[in-house]
Amino acid sequence: MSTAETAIDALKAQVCALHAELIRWGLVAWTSGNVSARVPGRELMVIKPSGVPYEDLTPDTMIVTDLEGEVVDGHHQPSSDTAAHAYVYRNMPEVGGVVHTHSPYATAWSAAGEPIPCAITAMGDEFGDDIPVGPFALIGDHSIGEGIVATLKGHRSPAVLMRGHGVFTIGKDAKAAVKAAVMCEDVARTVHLARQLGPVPRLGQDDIDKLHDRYRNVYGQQDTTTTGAGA
Ligand SMILES: O=C(CO)[C@@H](O)[C@@H](O)COP(=O)(O)O
Repeated sequence: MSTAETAIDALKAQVCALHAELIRWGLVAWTSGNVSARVPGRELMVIKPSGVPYEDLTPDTMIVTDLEGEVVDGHHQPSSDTAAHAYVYRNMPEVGGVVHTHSPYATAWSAAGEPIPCAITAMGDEFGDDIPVGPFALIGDHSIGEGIVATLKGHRSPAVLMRGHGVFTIGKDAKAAVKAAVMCEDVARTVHLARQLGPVPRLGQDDIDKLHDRYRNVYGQQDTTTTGAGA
């Protein structure tokens, strides 16, 4: 087996395993979420098959596509969001992983079409800003990807609430994108609960900037293989 094939096999195993994290953190119902990873140095990505129950996913069921979303290797139909993920990889070269969920609290904010205000330190840390709302787009082609890129390019947040749909997150790799999806749901829930108690003020911009900088540059072990920091 070539080095490139070995690398793709490792990514298939990782992307497959990360779907279990979506279940573990309560981010998905039935088959309603997907994870992908860019194949470093290649115009390829690995993504899950469409509509296959998570318990039936194995590394061998993962699909390899090019960055136009055309299948290169795999025996199943790729995820319905393949074109959206591919669009993100084409237009955001720094992104190595993309995740989509319908996690309930964050999706409720997306249905309301309201950004989640940066009201708690955990949001300053991970998102460095409000979590923005992206445009409504139908599922199936690259339209969702266009909305993700238009909203997140130049934004600190690795998460976007696609209006009337759900959450898309990006990261330097697939694990970082899953982490952003976990944190997005956590803060969506907390800020929602806070709103039941009354108005929720946004943190001051200067404090948000300091929190975000500390989280990226000081927090944890500063070894991104072991720390949770960094997108
Ligand atoms: O958002 C949707 C449907 O609303 C899809 O992304 C979701 O059901 C997952 O679809 P796939 O199983 O990845 O094709």
